[in-house]
Amino acid sequence: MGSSSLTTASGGLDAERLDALVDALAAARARGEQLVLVSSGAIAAGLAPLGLAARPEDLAHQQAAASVGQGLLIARYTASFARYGIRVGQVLLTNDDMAQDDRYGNARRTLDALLALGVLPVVNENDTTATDEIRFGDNDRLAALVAGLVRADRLVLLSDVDGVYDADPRLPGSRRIPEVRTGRELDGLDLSFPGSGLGSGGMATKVAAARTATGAGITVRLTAASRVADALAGRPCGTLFHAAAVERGAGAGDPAAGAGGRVTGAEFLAVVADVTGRSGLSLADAFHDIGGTSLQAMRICARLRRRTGVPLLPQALFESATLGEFLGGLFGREFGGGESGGGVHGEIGDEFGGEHTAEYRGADDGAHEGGHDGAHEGGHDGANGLGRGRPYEVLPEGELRGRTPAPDSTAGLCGGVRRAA
Ligand SMILES: Nc1ncnc2c1ncn2[C@@H]1O[C@H](COP(=O)(O)OP(=O)(O)O)[C@@H](O)[C@H]1O
Ligand SMILES: N[C@@H](CCC(=O)OP(=O)(O)O)C(=O)O
Repeated sequence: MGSSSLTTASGGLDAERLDALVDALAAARARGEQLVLVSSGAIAAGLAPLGLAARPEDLAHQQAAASVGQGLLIARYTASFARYGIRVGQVLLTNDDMAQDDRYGNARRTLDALLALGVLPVVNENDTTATDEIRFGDNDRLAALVAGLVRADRLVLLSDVDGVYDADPRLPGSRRIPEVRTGRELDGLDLSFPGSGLGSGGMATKVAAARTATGAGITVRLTAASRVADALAGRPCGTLFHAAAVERGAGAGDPAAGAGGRVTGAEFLAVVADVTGRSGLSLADAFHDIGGTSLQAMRICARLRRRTGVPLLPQALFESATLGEFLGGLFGREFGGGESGGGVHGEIGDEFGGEHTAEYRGADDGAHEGGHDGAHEGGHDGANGLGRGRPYEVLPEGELRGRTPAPDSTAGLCGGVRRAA
């Protein structure tokens, strides 16, 4: 939820609009959805109480405003959700929480625990301590990363405009783009028209966030805050960004992919060796034990995705007991054993438009390699089964053989519960 949709024109929280958002979220909860709300508004909410006429330019005053405003924001959400008997929990994150593995795992466990307890987490950036260098800045990116963190089925981005437009949305004749299937569809589009001035990101950051999330297999609906009920109910509105398609076997992969979009165990090990600088690796090694970092995990996944077309979760490298187990997850149940592997098969569907064969993976392939965004962008292990390494036995000769998952091996997967961020 963007700042522009939560505040009045003169600054200060718009209680009516906040209540309307809460009404829609409560209705979705009543339908059985698990929800995480990522909400901006701390700085905007702090302006009026501090007598500031506009969003301050300098960081210190933004932080001061956020310090005052975040308390007001969470108090307002707490009161509003209490109308439905829903308890909220405040979660303030920094970039480091997303970039460092131990902190990432910690944040995930906290959110999982809150959800398991029936609490609705309300997430924002920890604005008062984040510096310019490490800030998420806009909450669209934070929302995409949180969607990956909680392994959401879908992400709804809310703003003051009903989707991406082909021209300045304030001008008559500009048209909403209802659906985006590939990143290329938005090439050349102007996303820089001025917004409300209350938010920080504008449309460009929302589209970037949509790319991050769809690259991780999460469907994104970008719409106006006033359409939140429609968006959560799966009714057409705004702009729908289809989740990245999963590779459908040889020939359907990235045109630039080698070996028909497949990767063998040896090739996979070569990528890991190249990225980590470690030699003599085997599929029985654990990524964590060889000293792998989240940045390296991100690079490995970006390379594998370019080759196979499969969006992968960097954290799955850490969560898999061995590199072989990770590779087994990559190839899913089609992995036939042996290092040459089989094709990657799978389908991603979503409740908005059924199943899709669209490819969106080109959107940010490689774009984030070496940057932060890709590090933890993944997070959809429920629908496509690719998020975590599936349990596979590693035979002495380095072959993989599938085995029946232990009863608890799906713990933490989304299962039948839908999650939206
Ligand atoms: N191509 C575009 N399509 C739709 N909106 C656009 C486009 N380019 C720029 N915008 C602007 O982006 C604004 C939304 O971003 P922002 O003001 O940061 O809001 P929020 O607080 O919701 O993040 C809209 O008000 C709109 O004017
Ligand atoms: N985290 C801060 C700033 C985030 C922000 O403005 O984001 P957005 O409204 O998405 O452009 C806040 O709550 O005010």
